[in-house]
Amino acid sequence: MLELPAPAKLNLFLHIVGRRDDGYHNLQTVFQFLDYGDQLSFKPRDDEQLILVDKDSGIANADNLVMKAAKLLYQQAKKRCAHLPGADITLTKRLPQGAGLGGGSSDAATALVGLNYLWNQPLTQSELEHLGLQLGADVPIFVHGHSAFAEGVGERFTDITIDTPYYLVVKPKVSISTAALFRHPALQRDCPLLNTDSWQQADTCNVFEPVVCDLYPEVAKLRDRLLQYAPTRLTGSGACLFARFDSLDAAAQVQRQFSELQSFVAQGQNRSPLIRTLTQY
Ligand SMILES: C[C@](O)(CO)[C@H](O)COP(=O)(O)OP(=O)(O)OC[C@H]1O[C@@H](n2ccc(N)nc2=O)[C@H](O)[C@@H]1O
Ligand SMILES: Nc1ncnc2c1ncn2[C@@H]1O[C@H](COP(=O)(O)OP(=O)(O)OP(=O)(O)O)[C@@H](O)[C@H]1O
Repeated sequence: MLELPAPAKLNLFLHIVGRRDDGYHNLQTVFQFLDYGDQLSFKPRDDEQLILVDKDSGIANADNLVMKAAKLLYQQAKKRCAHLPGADITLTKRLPQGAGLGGGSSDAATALVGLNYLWNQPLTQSELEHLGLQLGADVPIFVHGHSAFAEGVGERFTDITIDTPYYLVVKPKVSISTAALFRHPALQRDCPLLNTDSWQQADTCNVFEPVVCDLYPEVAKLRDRLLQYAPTRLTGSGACLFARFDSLDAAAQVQRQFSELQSFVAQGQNRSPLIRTLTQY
């Protein structure tokens, strides 16, 4: 049995620098992983069936990105391998949805990486990243597995090594549609271009934050409360906010002030827990 984490990501900043003809936006963002997330286990089967066991997510199996990823990889791997053993894939869901933490994308990436490993690596890591992009713009970073300055739609990476503070992540009681937010007319789409060396000195932001705070006043209120304790920002297209702390104790202490909301404390990671765990197998 193979057990692999599907960690959350944060966007430490998120700028839009242009729009493509197909409507997708060109971004500049920094991705960092957290040591907190979902879990997938893979138990090989005697036949070629891929079965998803998911008691937590509330998503129909056919719509689950885990199944979409498994089927997509199967089609590609089948071109190179005559026999592919099936698997029972169990998903343990911890990450909230519509949160900006990339939970569904991370599950999809872990399914790609896990099944590719079970099938003796018919695809390279770079091929898996390309395949992941068909499932969602956030999937490639989870396959990639290292914190990165990302460009394009979020699939072109320059690896970086950054501080690994503790984050208190809090989910306001709203769920946000990424597609709807990307269409919002008030979104800033002309951020100045940064490069890998300059972003840490630059005045960065998450362009979704003012739009989300306007649409959902409870997010603005929560941000103001968190800001009393620590620097705070929105991740992805929201709705989660993350506050940055130097110690686990400090983050855990502030977490107690937000007991009415879903929250967790986690440490930033430069190497993804997924890739770290896989190298131990
Ligand atoms: C906001 C982020 O989470 C930041 O990491 C991602 O950009 C979103 O990634 P994701 O949820 O995997 O997004 P996808 O499932 O590929 O796309 C959802 C919708 O968001 C819009 N979209 C997404 C990514 C992007 N660079 N430009 C876009 O305009 C598209 O309209 C798309 O239909
Ligand atoms: N395994 C899964 N886990 C979570 N969502 C899934 C999954 N499979 C399909 N989905 C669908 O994908 C949508 C986006 O999920 P996800 O958790 O990646 O979004 P998110 O937290 O808003 O992250 P981001 O905006 O950063 O991509 C959900 O609304 C859900 O309907």
